Amino acid sequence: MSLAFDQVEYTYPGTKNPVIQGLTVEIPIAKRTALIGQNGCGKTTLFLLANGLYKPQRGTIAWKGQTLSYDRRSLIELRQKVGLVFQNPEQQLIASTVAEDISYGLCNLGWTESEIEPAIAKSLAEFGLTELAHHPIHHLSLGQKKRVSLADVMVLKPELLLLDEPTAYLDPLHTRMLAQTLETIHANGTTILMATHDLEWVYRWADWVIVLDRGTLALEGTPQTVFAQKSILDHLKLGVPLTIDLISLLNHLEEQHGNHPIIHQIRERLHPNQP
Ligand SMILES: Nc1ncnc2c1ncn2[C@@H]1O[C@H](COP(=O)(O)OP(=O)(O)OP(=O)(O)O)[C@@H](O)[C@H]1O
Repeated sequence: MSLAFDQVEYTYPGTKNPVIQGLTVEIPIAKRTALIGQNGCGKTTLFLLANGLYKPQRGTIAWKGQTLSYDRRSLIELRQKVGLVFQNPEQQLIASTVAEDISYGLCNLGWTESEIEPAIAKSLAEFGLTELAHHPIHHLSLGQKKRVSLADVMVLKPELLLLDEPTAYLDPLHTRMLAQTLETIHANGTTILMATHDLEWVYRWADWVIVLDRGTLALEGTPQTVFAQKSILDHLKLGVPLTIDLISLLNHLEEQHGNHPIIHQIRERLHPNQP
């Protein structure tokens, strides 16, 4: 296991009710895990707990079996291993140019300039940002800012990447580009946990799904097993991906009319794991 929450409770200061309530869940190592749940169920809060920005009032969070410590040094180490990409890049980007922003985390880790420079050049190339290296951050499009946010985190080579709704506001082309980038990141050995409302993406991309409901674990499992729980997901007002409904319709058609070539063609288009 990479990260494990054990009976975690978190209440925002000045509020009465916990938004994370007795949450016990583990993020499986080396998988692509999707975190889903209604608006306000606690996904972002879970991420902020996961990389130590918030500290639970009850319960424990452990990274590779070791309970988190909240002193400055431990947090810097944790945030190198557990990288968080915020939903809104404005919360992430702090420097004035792209290259400076990517260098920020490495400076914090105490890298020297001669170590930082090649790492930045590599990162700029990997994320298609070389031409934008010296551009002011505030001139970038949202899609470009999201790419810089991801580069900021990936330059630290985290073992676990937390992505908070990374496809929000991306057009189809940039969503596909993100999917390819994430494939490379995952293939290079990084565990990914992504919060998203896009159930089609979850069905095609994830190999593990965690469903949160009002700060507690409602369901977890492979996309196939989780999305088979249609009545629970309907009750949680999440529903299931359209693809699942279409597949059951195709199964029904096949039973009645045999394996027609068009059914075969539609099945190919619906094939999972290819966002
Ligand atoms: N700083 C804060 N102070 C008080 N309450 C907060 C704060 N931030 C979030 N909350 C509340 O905590 C709950 C969980 O919010 P959170 O942002 O974690 O949910 P989420 O699942 O990420 O939502 P979404 O899908 O809309 O992004 C919500 O009820 C929210 O209003």
